[in-house]
Amino acid sequence: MTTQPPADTAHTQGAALEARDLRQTYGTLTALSGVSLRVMPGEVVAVTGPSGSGKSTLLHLLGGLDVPQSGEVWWAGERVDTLDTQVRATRRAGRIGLVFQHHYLLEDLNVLDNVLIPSRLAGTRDEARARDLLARVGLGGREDSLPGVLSGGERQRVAVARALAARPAVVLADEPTGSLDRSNAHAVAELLVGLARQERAGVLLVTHDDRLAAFADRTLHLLDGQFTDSVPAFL
Ligand SMILES: Nc1ncnc2c1ncn2[C@@H]1O[C@H](COP(=O)(O)OP(=O)(O)OP(=O)(O)O)[C@@H](O)[C@H]1O
Repeated sequence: MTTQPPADTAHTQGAALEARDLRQTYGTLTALSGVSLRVMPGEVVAVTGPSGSGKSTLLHLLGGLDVPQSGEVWWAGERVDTLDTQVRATRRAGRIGLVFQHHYLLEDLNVLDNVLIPSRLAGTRDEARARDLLARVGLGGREDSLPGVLSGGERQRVAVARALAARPAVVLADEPTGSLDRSNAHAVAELLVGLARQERAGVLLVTHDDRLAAFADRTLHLLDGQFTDSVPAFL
């Protein structure tokens, strides 16, 4: 069972990401029932669970792509589930990095411009940082390439650089290595986790893959919309 925070306390000081008592239903189906978690700066947390346990629903709520029926989502000390959709989108660009199984690079923008997308949306465009991140993921010199000429592993490394470009508080990663072969998966996981730790960004990894979860500082297990862990879900 999930340990719930007291209802009347403020959010956790310094948390990169915090969710409190999230509930989400679709018709009569309860997808999440009372999920709380927090991720501190530089901390890597994995969420695992069987198909249908609520992982995607949770990630959508944590990323502010959906709002919960009840409960709270906080990014770097600001409650965001109550914000207007447009305001939340701008906040997301600056505070949340997203990495998915598919890279979602824009095919007609070069690598550098893809990496610059979040910081442009957040109003903090920083080309030197984008170039630095590309060098750190091993793609220095490929700034002008179009995504179509890159390998699958290279494209996912661009996605990692893009996720960190706007100096987010937290990176949400949904099966970020799911489309890669074993050695590329290991390399991308190492880069994502290593860079995030260097940058003091939190990471929340959703995965079926125990090899990826092994990169995390701790793992939370979702089952039928609840964490099975008795304490670590919140404390
Ligand atoms: N938009 C929706 N409308 C109706 N039911 C939904 C919707 N989204 C999710 N569900 C249901 O909510 C439950 C949790 O789904 P969710 O996609 O969060 O699980 P998951 O753990 O991510 O699964 P998977 O690993 O297969 O992607 C499932 O029973 C699913 O069918």
